[in-house]
Amino acid sequence: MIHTRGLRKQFRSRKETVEAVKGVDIDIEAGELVAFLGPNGAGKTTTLRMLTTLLPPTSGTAEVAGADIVAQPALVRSRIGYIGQGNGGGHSFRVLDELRSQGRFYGLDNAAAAARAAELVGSLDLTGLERRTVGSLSGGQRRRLDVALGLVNSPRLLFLDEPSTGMDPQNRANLWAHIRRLRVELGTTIVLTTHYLEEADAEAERVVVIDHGEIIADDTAQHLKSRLAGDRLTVVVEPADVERARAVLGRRALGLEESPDADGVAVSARVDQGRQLLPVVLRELDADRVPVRAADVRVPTLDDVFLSLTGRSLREDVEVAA
Ligand SMILES: Nc1ncnc2c1ncn2[C@@H]1O[C@H](COP(=O)(O)OP(=O)(O)OP(=O)(O)O)[C@@H](O)[C@H]1O
Repeated sequence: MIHTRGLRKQFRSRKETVEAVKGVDIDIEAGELVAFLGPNGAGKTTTLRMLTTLLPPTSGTAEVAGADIVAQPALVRSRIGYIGQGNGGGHSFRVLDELRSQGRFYGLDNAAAAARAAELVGSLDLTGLERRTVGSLSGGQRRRLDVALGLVNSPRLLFLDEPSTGMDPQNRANLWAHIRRLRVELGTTIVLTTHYLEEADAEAERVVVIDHGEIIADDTAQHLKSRLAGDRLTVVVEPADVERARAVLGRRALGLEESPDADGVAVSARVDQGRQLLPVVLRELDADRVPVRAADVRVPTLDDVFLSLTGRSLREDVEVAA
């Protein structure tokens, strides 16, 4: 559905040259749900804008929905939906008119445009809002209208640029329910960008981590977490038992660390399958007569993945909304 090779974008001004995207190679198959994750300025939006033909690449190639983004931009556009950051219709237009005129824009006749608009009003929970002006909608309603507008041409491939930024948790959950339904019912391929680590983790089956214009990881969230971060298993013991705890943990773990803890000394290590390993470690410590005061397993997040890849936290760069 998407195949890019060496896709690159450079912005030149008199003062400076910004290498926004430095050669992206990616293949996305039909039906995938892929999240581009990265800090501010990583190049996510620029990549999406090239794939949707809104920006010409400086070099490289991309085939999107079976058409070339440079040679056949109109064909690409007719086959995709794009929901940008905070776009949507004009403020003074009514919701239903906005949807109908989008349908006309894509070449539907009046009757077909009206039917499609009515269908989208139903499927995106916009019922009752048809006659309201766009400017009077709440943030969540507005974003659902944005999604509806992006779906008017029944695209096989949908791009969403930060679809849930600024939404409250309830509206976010609601939007995701719609996105999931699109996939299940229509098999739509979905490519989105997000700042929200938890969202990429829970919803995307494939996470593409972008930093400084380059893809630095591309896998399922689960694989990324186990391969690049690993679980952290911690046992808290008395100071006199630290060496024995280290010996037990050290048999199957990497990166042993110690830190003071209210109940003694916390000895922790990076492990595979921490939940399964914890009872084994506890039994071994018990057999060694080491009293364990507390124990836990912390499952890694995508932020730990980013940290292990770059030495920086994604959260430092990101304003995390509620
Ligand atoms: N029109 C432009 N002119 C000059 N520089 C630009 C332009 N658009 C983007 N950039 C720069 O390119 C880099 C990548 O920006 P981009 O918007 O693609 O990042 P992003 O990952 O989408 O960030 P965000 O999460 O903040 O939206 C940034 O350094 C940005 O300042």
